[in-house]
Amino acid sequence: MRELILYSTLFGHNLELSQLIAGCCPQMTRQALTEKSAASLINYDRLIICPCTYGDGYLTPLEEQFFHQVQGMPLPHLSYLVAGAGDLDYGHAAFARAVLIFDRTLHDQGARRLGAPIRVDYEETASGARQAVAQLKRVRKEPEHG
Ligand SMILES: Cc1cc2nc3c(=O)[nH]c(=O)nc-3n(C[C@H](O)[C@H](O)[C@H](O)COP(=O)(O)O)c2cc1C
Repeated sequence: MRELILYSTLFGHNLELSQLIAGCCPQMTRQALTEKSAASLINYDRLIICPCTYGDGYLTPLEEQFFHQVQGMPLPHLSYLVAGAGDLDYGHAAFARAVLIFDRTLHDQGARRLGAPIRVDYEETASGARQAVAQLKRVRKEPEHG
């Protein structure tokens, strides 16, 4: 199983979130989203993505680039979980919305959700990592099916 954690960050909270998850999942490769083209997702079976949200519920320009690449790719071989830190002060609709955007897009491309998208406040990255790791542990215990 080839497993990848991608993060996108300006202030470091989603970097931290990805590090905390990777700390519990040493078999996973961790990289910045900016270092990867979406085309490389073909080489992985499992993806954890930690995106950041800016500009009132939108993606950063680099996230947008990646997002548009993903939109053109069928990903039926991939399972995924999206977990990201935002800021609750931006209100319910905009809060960590990048998480929902990536979750929906990966699902629309045929990828398999490993769990509900995880959105946490930037002060709660440890809680987000715990939730993500618990979800990964749950799916690892499930029997493989086609
Ligand atoms: C200009 C600007 C716009 C932002 N817009 C949102 C937003 O719409 N929703 C949200 O949840 N957080 C928003 N944030 C907060 C960031 O998502 C939050 O600081 C998060 O920790 C950023 O991730 P990072 O630390 O990995 O860069 C915004 C921050 C800035 C500076």
